[in-house]
Amino acid sequence: MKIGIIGGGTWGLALSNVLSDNNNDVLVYMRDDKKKNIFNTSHRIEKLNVDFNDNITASSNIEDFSNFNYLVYAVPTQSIRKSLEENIKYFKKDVNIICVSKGIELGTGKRISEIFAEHIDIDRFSILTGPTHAEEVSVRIPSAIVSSSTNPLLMEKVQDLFINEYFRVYTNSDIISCELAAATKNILALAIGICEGLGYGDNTKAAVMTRGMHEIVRLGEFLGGKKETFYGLTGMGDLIVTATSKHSRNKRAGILLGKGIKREEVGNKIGMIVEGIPTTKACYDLAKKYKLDLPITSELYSILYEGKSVKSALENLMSRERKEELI
Ligand SMILES: NC(=O)C1=CN([C@@H]2O[C@H](COP(=O)(O)OP(=O)(O)OC[C@H]3O[C@@H](n4cnc5c(N)ncnc54)[C@H](OP(=O)(O)O)[C@@H]3O)[C@@H](O)[C@H]2O)C=CC1
Ligand SMILES: O=C(CO)COP(=O)(O)O
Repeated sequence: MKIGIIGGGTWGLALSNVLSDNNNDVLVYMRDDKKKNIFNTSHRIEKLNVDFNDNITASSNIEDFSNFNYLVYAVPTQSIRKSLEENIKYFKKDVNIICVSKGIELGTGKRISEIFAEHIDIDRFSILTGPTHAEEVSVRIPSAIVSSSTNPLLMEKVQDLFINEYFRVYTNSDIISCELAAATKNILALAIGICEGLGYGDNTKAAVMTRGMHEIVRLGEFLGGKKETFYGLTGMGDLIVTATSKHSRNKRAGILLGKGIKREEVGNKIGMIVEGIPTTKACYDLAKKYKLDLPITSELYSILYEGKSVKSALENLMSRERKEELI
């Protein structure tokens, strides 16, 4: 089969290798002509030390994607709406989309599937999410991921397209939790990075991870997701990998924040998308709107957007009213 990937960053390209290993021809949309030319001549990108398969090519012409039945969307969450508005007219009317981005839209508080639902039949939409860093998947390190959709047939088709001996794909029809867990674990990875940057120890990180899990489950259940999904690959699994891996952009950004670097500078220093930053604001806005208690998210919001010091945010969390653990 021929499959298109919209967005030639690290994750889009790592997945192009998986699809190509599974005997598909892959065309990747790179909007930047220079990057496209470098990829087509070298089969490499600057950000990953990987030789990509020969049957992966790149195009900077979106019209080249008009005949695909399956498109993987791998652009940063905050760019999805604009990208869709500009490009949907070029795609087949009955195209199936597999989105692999992780985040909540600023301004609307929408999950990614809710943005796509404004443009396509939601039964043609699916996501792929789990503990999978591009740096490892692209060199075929065994990994597990989850395919989710409101359409069981599409969910299984996506499982079928991606599964192989190093990439194990599960299915889970609880798309609300899969999306929310994927987005909110990045908030916690930032917070855990901050603890590391401040020089705090493993005790602090374990506490933030566990209390943070409690917090994102509360948000997820309120928004209609199932608690159990948060304890699977898309929640606990992805939280573990993002909060502990040297590859994590969010954790690395958190370490910089913990060392006193401001939000505006952190993005430039990482050089890749740090989804947790806008998602923190989007979730903070949701918490305000629905009067939800999300203490870690709120303190992180104050650090990122109100200039609060990381130390005083931590002090606030430690001096909250005493309470029972599981309430
Ligand atoms: N990296 C990883 O390990 C994983 C990432 N993800 C998620 O995947 C998504 C993408 O992340 P990642 O690949 O790491 O990010 P990168 O920062 O590596 O790349 C983002 C890519 O998106 C492109 N892009 C941005 N806006 C548009 C647009 N409007 N149209 C087309 N292309 C666009 C950029 O193009 P340009 O170069 O021209 O700016 C760039 O190539 C994020 O939501 C991330 O959370 C999920 C799992 C793993
Ligand atoms: O979602 C990811 C791994 O599953 C990638 O996380 P980072 O964006 O923090 O690197």
